[in-house]
Amino acid sequence: MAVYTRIPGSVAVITLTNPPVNALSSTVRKAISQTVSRAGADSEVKAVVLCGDNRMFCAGAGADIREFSGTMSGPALVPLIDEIEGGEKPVVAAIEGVALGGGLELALGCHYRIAHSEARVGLPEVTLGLLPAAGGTQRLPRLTGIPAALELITTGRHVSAPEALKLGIVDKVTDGNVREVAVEFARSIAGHPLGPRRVSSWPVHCPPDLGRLLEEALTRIRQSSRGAMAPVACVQALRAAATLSFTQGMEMEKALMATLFNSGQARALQYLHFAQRAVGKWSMPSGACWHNTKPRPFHKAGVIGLGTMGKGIAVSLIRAGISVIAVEMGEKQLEVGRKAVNAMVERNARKLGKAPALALIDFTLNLQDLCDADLVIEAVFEDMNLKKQIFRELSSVCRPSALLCSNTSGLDIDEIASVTCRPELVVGTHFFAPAHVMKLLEVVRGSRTSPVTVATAMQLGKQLDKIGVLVGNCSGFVGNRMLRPYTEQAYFLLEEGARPEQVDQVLEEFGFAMGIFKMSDLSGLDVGWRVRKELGLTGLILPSGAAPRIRSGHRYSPLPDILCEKGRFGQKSGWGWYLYDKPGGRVATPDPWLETFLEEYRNIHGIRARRIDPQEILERCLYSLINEGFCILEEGIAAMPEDIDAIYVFGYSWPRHRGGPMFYASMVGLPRVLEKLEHYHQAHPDVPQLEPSGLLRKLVASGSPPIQQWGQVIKKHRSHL
Ligand SMILES: CCCCCCC[C@H](O)CC(=O)SCCNC(=O)CCNC(=O)[C@H](O)C(C)(C)COP(=O)([O-])OP(=O)([O-])OC[C@H]1O[C@@H](n2cnc3c(N)ncnc32)[C@H](O)[C@@H]1OP(=O)([O-])[O-]
Repeated sequence: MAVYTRIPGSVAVITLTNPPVNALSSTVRKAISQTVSRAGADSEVKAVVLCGDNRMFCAGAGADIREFSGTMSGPALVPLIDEIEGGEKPVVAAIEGVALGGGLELALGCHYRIAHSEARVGLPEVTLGLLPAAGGTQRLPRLTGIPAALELITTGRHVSAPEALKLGIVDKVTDGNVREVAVEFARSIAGHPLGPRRVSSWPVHCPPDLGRLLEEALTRIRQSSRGAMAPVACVQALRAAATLSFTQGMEMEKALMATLFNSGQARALQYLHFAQRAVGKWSMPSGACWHNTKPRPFHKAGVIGLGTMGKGIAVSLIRAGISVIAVEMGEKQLEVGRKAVNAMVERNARKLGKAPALALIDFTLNLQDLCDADLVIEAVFEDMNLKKQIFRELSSVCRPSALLCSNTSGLDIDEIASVTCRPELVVGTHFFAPAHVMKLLEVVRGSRTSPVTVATAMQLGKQLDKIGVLVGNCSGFVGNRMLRPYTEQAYFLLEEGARPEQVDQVLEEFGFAMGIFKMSDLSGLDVGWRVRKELGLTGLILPSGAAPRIRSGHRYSPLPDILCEKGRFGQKSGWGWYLYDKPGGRVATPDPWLETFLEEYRNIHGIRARRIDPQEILERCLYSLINEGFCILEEGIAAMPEDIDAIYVFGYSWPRHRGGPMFYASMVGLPRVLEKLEHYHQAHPDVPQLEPSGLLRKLVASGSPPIQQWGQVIKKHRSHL
């Protein structure tokens, strides 16, 4: 609702009251409309202040975001804002906390905007698959000019109050009580002519190279968010602002919104918005969960190993103000690591305009120096024996309360914990490369990990500004376990006649920034090779005479192993699935050698190459990954589909506008996914990952409920297992 108060001496204050973020629900819109009319009708009132309760102006939405999925009711936001702007009495927006989306659009319809210095404003609709459709795309460029509006609306970036002042979005910034400052200001401008204060009547200042600017924006968008509709629509709306009248621009804004509103992309991005919040509300099978378990405080962390992962982890910790002691095994590695970490910290500080926090990090060769750390993150090679040796030592070196975390990407946490005297304090913290950039942290609980340990690891993620997702312990955990059938399908497709660039093209058209083969070249083919050797799938462990394309009775492709045996490790060696101009080169070109090699390989193994259409490539790669996701839900390794989707979007660059693999499956339709898996499994009975999971069958048998209701079916299904 909105509360109406008369301040002695001619000012009315309208306070939006809808906790937690004063979203513009239908009730709130109705109350604004009524209170604005009341102020208009009251002859004593000469000016109005619009503010939000609880130090928060308004986080937006013509309806709140949740209302978007239902039918909208109550007064529409656009005429309401027009009414405020067109009114005869000045309205001053007093902005505290945030003014986002519809909240900022409401403020843009006011005649003046005063913000607290710590407030933030922005039009983040694009991140929800929408555009600011209550006049945001037409009023903002009239205040800031096209280039700034283009950047803000297509990225959804939040802007601090001081920056908003520079850009012309707000008129005044104060450190004082915004409401009081706004009331005082409102008194002072009562009676001033309002014509010049109506932003809709302002001209849009266009740069002379408008066409080029918009084209460049579209190119950037196509590169960074391949296939996403909302940012493209934002550019179109801004083109309309620059070239049409305000009224025509508003019509264009409305038409574009209608297209986005009904798209699956908006649904996917809104689902993701809530999924991202839901994963923080973790729970364990024991009943322990985020609101009944307190994390332990931590101030000092150890990082073991300064390879790619260790360096990124150390930088993340320092950035969060946690002091770090970094350990390497040899003088040379320590020196190289020290230089690299210091340079990264300095670069990062320069970007933020802060002093580098180099005093927060110490480097040592001695594990004993970790004796007073509150937690230690081991980030050495994926070698179980090495990890066990380190954890054994940590167990005696570290203080009894210290958390021992392993940055393993898939090794058994219970086996690592078994060599320590404190398995309840051992937890997996799986970071993603580069660890100071990627948002995801998979927190892996072993069978003996205590709730407090989980709570502390999840809190660590929060403090590092990551999205922590709690998962169970199994080979590859959630992310890498699901990746295995996906990459295997890609290799099988090559065996059957596809080329790497063909598979990559299909995946890139789906929305991935990089196809699986380009991605493997970037991360290094040797990483997976080492894991497969450790699993006994390739290398010397294999008995001589073993069938090259079968492991444990199932189909196996030795293609990536053969490439590694030939020294083709990807970008770092200058060749892998593609050819690069030099070792470390970035531009991938198809390699004629590989084409010949694949032909010979097929001849040796008696495989007749066939033409494989893009739909089969997409379905086999994605549905096998999704099927594994269902198995993971069935086993309770992930608690809910939102966990899997957050992992894939924030750790594996799954296109955001597709919502994540499980959401995508729900959009395709579970019966179709099931039917296709059955079809491909029939064609490839030696690939067990194509056999539809029991949970998928159950969901289809239960009428394929919407993803938000899978939880009930999952619970029942698990209790029957
Ligand atoms: C033709 C049709 C015309 C249509 C007109 C279109 C109008 C407009 O252009 C569309 C919009 O405004 S689109 C909207 C554009 N606006 C945005 O995209 C803003 C998105 N929100 C944010 O960026 C962050 O939530 C804040 C920065 C507001 C707070 O961050 P923080 O301090 O880290 O806290 P937190 O944990 O994140 O949230 C706390 C609680 O608030 C909840 N909630 C949040 N926003 C909500 C909303 N708008 N609504 C409802 N609820 C919202 C959130 O779920 C959570 O609830 P829970 O029950 O406790 O789990």
